[in-house]
Amino acid sequence: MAGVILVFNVGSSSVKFTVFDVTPQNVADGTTGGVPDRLVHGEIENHADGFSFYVNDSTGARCVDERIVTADPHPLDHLLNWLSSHAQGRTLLGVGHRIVHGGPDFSAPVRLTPAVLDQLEALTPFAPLHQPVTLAPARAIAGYRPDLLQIACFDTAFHQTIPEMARLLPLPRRYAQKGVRRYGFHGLSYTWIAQRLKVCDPALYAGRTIIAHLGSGASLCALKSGKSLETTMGFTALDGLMMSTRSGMIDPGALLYMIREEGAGWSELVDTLYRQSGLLGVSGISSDMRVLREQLVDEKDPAIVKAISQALELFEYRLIEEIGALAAVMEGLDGLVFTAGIGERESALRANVCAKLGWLGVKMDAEANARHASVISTADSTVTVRVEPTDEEAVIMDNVLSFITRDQERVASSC
Ligand SMILES: Nc1ncnc2c1ncn2[C@@H]1O[C@H](COP(=O)(O)OP(=O)(O)O)[C@@H](O)[C@H]1O
Ligand SMILES: CC(=O)OP(=O)(O)O
Ligand SMILES: [Mg+2]
Repeated sequence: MAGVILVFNVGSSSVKFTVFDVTPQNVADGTTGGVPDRLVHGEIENHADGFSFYVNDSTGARCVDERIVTADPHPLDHLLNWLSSHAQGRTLLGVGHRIVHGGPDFSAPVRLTPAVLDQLEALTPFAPLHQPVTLAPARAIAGYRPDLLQIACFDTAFHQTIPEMARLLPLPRRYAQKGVRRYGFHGLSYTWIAQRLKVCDPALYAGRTIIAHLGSGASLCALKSGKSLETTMGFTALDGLMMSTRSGMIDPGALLYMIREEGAGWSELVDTLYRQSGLLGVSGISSDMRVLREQLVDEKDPAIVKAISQALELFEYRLIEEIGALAAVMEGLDGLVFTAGIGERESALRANVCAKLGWLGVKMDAEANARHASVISTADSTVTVRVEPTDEEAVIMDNVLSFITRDQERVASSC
């Protein structure tokens, strides 16, 4: 059996996709062992006036770079058309999807049947920004290839091991019965990092390690003995750290103020908390840390300099606070791993955060940090600090491959 597996990693502001080349060897292994070759990897980024569409080929070279300005964007149709016109006769074996919320019922990857799609759509109130967009590619593909194997992999699933007590929100019990409790997110990224640690740093895998997933959405996971013990996101992906456009944890009294004093309704609150807050809200300039740092270099207006500086400092301050909290939950800290867009590339942020964690035993190697080395702590640091690229797509691909292998075994045993 040979063909391709298509993986969607849809986030709040981007659609990433990868086409993996599956060879008979991969399938015979049952798992990837390594990761199969990526034939193409691409991304759609949404903008206020349209979207951009990039594709890189198997060598990593950019082969498509389009900026589409439109008042009526259909980026998913654009992507699906592009994929079908570039299939080059290859067999599509299955499609894997990152689905943000599995709710109380889905704790492992599942085949996306029409009934499962409906069940997952019903979880939209738990993840209003993410659930519809992460389900959209699966719905579209099911529409024209209902027979095709489609697998949902959940961001919430990795956090099943968080103790029941810590999953409760201190609200009246009836809310927990309705599913209003803490779930945690970014689980596919944490799965990848945990798998990597098991191989490249088994002591951190088995010990007490905080993984900092810092992308557009950002969260921390307290990994103890290889399992999630706690995480900073909770009921929704709005909780915890300050993010690019999301507030993270705030005093709920601020919401009461917005409702009572400004007459804010549901959509206004969603817009404020998910899209207008975080780095964007505090700086008033941009949600992108690269843009903020660049502007700070040349900016002459003291008010803008102050707003940008405070946005960057508050982002770091919230991280330092939450790292302290998770270290307390684990009763100590052996490792700290930075990952995702900001975590992998922002050496200044890593340096500033680590400088405040000396009391936990963190000592940073400035030179290793500047070149984004795998280990960025000194040899005498009691906490090992690492930079590890995440790969949610590989985790999803592996799960699809397992379903394909199981289906093949079932067919073989029934012959
Ligand atoms: N070189 C860089 N320096 C700082 N931040 C970066 C850099 N490259 C990307 N980012 C940030 O990473 C974020 C995107 O990270 P990513 O993990 O791709 O997030 P998501 O999957 O949520 O879209 C953006 O907010 C962007 O500002
Ligand atoms: C769960 C979440 O915040 O996802 P993303 O970082 O892709 O927005
Ligand atoms: Mg992401």
